Amino acid sequence: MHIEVSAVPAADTGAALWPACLDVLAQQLPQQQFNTWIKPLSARVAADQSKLTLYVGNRFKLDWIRAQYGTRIAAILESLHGQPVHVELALAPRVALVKPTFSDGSSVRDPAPMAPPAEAAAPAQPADDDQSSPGAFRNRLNSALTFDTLVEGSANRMARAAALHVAGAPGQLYNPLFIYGGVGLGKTHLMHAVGNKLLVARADAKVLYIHAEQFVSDVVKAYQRKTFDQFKDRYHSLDLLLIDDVQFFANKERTQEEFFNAFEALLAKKSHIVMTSDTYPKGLADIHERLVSRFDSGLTVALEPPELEMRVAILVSKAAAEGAEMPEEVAFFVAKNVRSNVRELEGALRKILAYSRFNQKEISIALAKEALRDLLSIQNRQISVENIQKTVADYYKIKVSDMYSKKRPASIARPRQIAMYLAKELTQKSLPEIGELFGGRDHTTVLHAVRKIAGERQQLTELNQQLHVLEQTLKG
Ligand SMILES: Nc1ncnc2c1ncn2[C@@H]1O[C@H](COP(=O)(O)OP(=O)(O)OP(=O)(O)O)[C@@H](O)[C@H]1O
Repeated sequence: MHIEVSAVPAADTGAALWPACLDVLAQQLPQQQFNTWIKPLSARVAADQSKLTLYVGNRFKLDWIRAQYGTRIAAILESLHGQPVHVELALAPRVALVKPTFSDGSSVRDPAPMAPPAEAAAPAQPADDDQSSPGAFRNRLNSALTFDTLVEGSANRMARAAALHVAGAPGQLYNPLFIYGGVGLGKTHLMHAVGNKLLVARADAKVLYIHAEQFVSDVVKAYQRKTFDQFKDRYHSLDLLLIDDVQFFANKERTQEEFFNAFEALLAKKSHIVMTSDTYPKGLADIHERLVSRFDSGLTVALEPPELEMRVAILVSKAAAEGAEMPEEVAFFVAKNVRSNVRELEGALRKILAYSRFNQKEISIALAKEALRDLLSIQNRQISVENIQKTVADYYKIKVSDMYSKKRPASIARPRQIAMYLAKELTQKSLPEIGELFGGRDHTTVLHAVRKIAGERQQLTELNQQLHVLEQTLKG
């Protein structure tokens, strides 16, 4: 794994190691993943700095973090510290005293419900007691995400115009507003901008921003605590509901039912609903048709990856917001090299600004090249099939040799199929070439694996997330 960091000086490693690791993780992971799983962790570094213990709220989260992020965290720490750091995960003492039953970390004192919703086993966001205290109402808006700080371009023009309209006249046109697009393109930003703008005009408006995973978690809690009345009071009374990443509702039957009820109640009283997703409504897998057709019944708009000029404008405006001036030629250089999404642009900018401040040098193309050298070299680096095999084997804790072996148990065959899929996705190799590198397998075997994993990826959120982590790891 290649990590874009420079070593933390040994003298301050102890105190700085985890914050430095957090910085790298914040750059590498989608914001939602980072905020949900990584940010809440607290860490203790051993006196000789050979071990770092991470404290986690409950057993479920502990297993999840170990499986999803353990290897990555260890690799980052090693690269920061210059030598291996043993990573240990432990239950935070406070929570270790109770026995968590549900994934949101809450414990159950009543006898367990007869048939908990399947959602109870799903990874949900950390517990939050908002709904058990109806008096307190947090809208969860980030006041920094406004229309003023959102750069306009052809990639977001239509979505921005629709969002502005909704913020100015909620409950009228474009209800629901469904915004979709790839990672880091500004979906969440746009949603917050709608909420913030409405609150400027109507300070008493009941606005709630919520990630779909948190909604799932709230449904589980309401079920568990038998507080559906409170749940309904809370959701059905809103003027504006902003709900992020609704693809997370896939296969969550009870959540879909409750969301359907909330949806109907809100539309009936002319409250507005804004939703985001990584795909358009009909592309959503495992969500009931009646819900999908409602998602599509207002206005559906896409956010596209920003074009070159927009990327330049974003860099210049974000640098200015940080009190720095980025010459246009430098912005062009960066924008030409960082193309995928705005979050990556922000990461590149952060590195350049830090490099410039640290070395007390003006921002120039030479400085940008220096600050981004890892990133630029990664782009030129070819991902090899061998690297994919090693990374996937590490991730699923099997031997690299199992990638070429004839063994067939599912615990080996599946990672092997995943590695074949990634080899097809991320390299230029043909199916027969890939088959050859996987122990001389026939190209039809590779084709079968590629199709199977591609199909399942659409259906299974967990697999999709694992593939996402593997892709990010391989791309650096
Ligand atoms: N047009 C834009 N102008 C300024 N900043 C932007 C723009 N688009 C996105 N950003 C910034 O890029 C970052 C990523 O955006 P955001 O979190 O909204 O993406 P997203 O589409 O919700 O991605 P994900 O699905 O991964 O959560 C944020 O810091 C956001 O403020």
